[in-house]
Amino acid sequence: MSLSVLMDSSSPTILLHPSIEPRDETGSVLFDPSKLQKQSSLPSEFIWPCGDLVHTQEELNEPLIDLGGFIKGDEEATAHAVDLVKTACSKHGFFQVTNHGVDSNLIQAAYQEIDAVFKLPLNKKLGFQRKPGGFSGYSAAHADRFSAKLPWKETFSFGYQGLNSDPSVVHYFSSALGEDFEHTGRIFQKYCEKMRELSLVIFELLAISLGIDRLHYRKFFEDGNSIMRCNYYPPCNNSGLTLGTGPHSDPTSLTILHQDQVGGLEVFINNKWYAVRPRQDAFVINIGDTFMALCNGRYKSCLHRAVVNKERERRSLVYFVCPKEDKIVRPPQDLMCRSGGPRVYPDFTWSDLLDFTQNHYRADVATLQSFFPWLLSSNPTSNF
Ligand SMILES: C=C1C[C@]23C[C@H]1CC[C@H]2[C@]1(C)CCC[C@@](C)(C(=O)O)[C@H]1[C@@H]3C(=O)O
Ligand SMILES: O=C(O)CCC(=O)C(=O)O
Ligand SMILES: [Fe+2]
Repeated sequence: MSLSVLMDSSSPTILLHPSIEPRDETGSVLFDPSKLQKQSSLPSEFIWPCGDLVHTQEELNEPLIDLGGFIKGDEEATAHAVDLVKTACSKHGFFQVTNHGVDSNLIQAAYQEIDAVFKLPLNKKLGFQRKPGGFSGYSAAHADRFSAKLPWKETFSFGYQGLNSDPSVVHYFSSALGEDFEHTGRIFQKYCEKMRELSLVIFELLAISLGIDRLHYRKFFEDGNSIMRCNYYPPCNNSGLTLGTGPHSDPTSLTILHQDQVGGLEVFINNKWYAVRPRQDAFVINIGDTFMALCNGRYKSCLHRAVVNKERERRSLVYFVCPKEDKIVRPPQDLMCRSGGPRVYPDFTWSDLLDFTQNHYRADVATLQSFFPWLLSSNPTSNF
């Protein structure tokens, strides 16, 4: 038996691993996704509790919002979109958008480029593995961070700042993956630019729907540092026993997700799981915990997960919008005046919540609820 200290759930724990080889330099088990897929049995690290595995066949009836009219400034279309956003976000925080202005060729190119990254041999991918405490880079099942309830996925993530046509994504790909990936970097640079533009459009829609200054959230997020995450879910012989992404709400502010045609994204509403139908021409939008705090809980950040498929691999492209790290997350004054209600959450910064989810707590159903006591104990002067 070898002893290693790994972070798991809400607090660091000391865990004993049986000596399965190979391991990485931290002593964590190193899973090779291409070998795992061929195995008939599932390593116990990937088995999730029965309660998280409840199966569903029901589809979510989330609104499909045509953004075309709103983007053009059409009043009637805007009023309709605002109504749909308000209802969806008050109930569960999920909706899909079409006519979003992102070229379908760019989306397809992003999938094609990221497929090439995930298809690299494991030793190459480990060359740009996520570093402890950071979020950029490759991860195989997050096995370097957690020792149980491992997600059946590989991920590749990087940050995007988006200020003054900064080519940081191209640089990240060339420096981390090598010059051969400069083209991939260009595609993802473009993809992130488009995601940023779309997010700012959606922030205007959210502000109008909350009855506050239309530009408030747009301005708040204009200098944000977002996270792009590409997910690859290999087929799994034991798909009923594991999850691709476990139940969680996004700690970030707004998520813009594209899923391929396989399907697997599910949302938990009123005690039931609902599948989100894959639509090639649409992005799934959902409210994250940080936006829930920015609107004093008026809009919900809802529990969701990704299930895996027995026969088919699945991919998703996820853009997480985050505020600039040291900006104070606090609902706007006009929202507080209108609602007259008390503050639901204390002030915090995205930098604190990011640190919490990367170094102290695995994002799940209770991230915010666990974050505030942690924050207040480390910074007792935080405002309400
Ligand atoms: C700040 C973040 C933590 C996670 C990556 C970004 C945005 C979403 C978070 C995550 C996807 C929520 C589910 C659990 C998680 C561990 C995962 O399965 O990938 C989360 C991310 C993470 O900590 O890597
Ligand atoms: O892959 C998916 O459909 C969902 C992934 C997700 O929820 C996440 O990365 O936060
Ligand atoms: Fe998520």
